[in-house]
Amino acid sequence: MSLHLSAAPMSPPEFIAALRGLSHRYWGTHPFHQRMHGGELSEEELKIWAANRWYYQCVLPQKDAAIISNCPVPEIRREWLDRIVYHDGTKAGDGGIERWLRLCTAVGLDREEVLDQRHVAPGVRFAVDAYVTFARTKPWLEAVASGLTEMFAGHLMQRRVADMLANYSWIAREDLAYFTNRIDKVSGEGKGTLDIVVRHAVTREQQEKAIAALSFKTDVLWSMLDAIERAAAKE
Ligand SMILES: O=C(O)c1cc(C(=O)O)c2c(n1)C(=O)C(=O)c1cc(C(=O)O)[nH]c1-2
Repeated sequence: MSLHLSAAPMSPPEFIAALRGLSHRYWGTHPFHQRMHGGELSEEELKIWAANRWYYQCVLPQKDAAIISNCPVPEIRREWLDRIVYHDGTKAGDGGIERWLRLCTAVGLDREEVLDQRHVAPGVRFAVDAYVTFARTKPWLEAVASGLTEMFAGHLMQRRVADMLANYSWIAREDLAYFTNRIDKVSGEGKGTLDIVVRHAVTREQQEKAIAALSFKTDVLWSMLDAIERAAAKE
């Protein structure tokens, strides 16, 4: 992407439109997700998906901790801390990570084979690790902007809950607590995160870098599903 470093900053509506304009790169349209939503995945393919996405769920708190460790702004750190608690919970057996494990067992995986990551495909590990490295090495604002896929996630997760209940008879609504809970959390289409990015990306360069960060993140997610699709095809 070319950076217009000396150009005037975009107005907030223009900047937001440029960020939203990346929606076509979001993993909602990936062929694997389309097959999942269409009820075309076998039991085995769903297992591969859940066990691989586990790796993403596992590292999210480390990614968020990296953002906090790079951020000198107390109110951002305070707000961001909530994400770590959301995934890790306040005690063992609590939190988003545990809700993902519940989904894993609902699709027929043993906890042990999820926890020991035996099913995690190399491409998934590379993509997810790249996301964490991005958060560790880039300025905090770019790392926050990379999380703006949240703008697109709420709608997709709502469809996912409906489509999974309709198409996979062995999955019950309670098994999808991970998603129903997360939908509430990102309601407002990531407005909190978008507000931070719009408020703090004030130069054209910062805005361009935020857009590039979101683009990078759509590539991370897309690559994860490419690797999952390939791993599932071998089953
Ligand atoms: O199910 C989905 O499609 C989906 C997508 C994304 C996303 O767009 O990154 C996240 C989630 N779920 C999610 O549950 C979640 O906790 C989450 C955290 C983040 C992030 O980048 O910090 N993305 C996502």
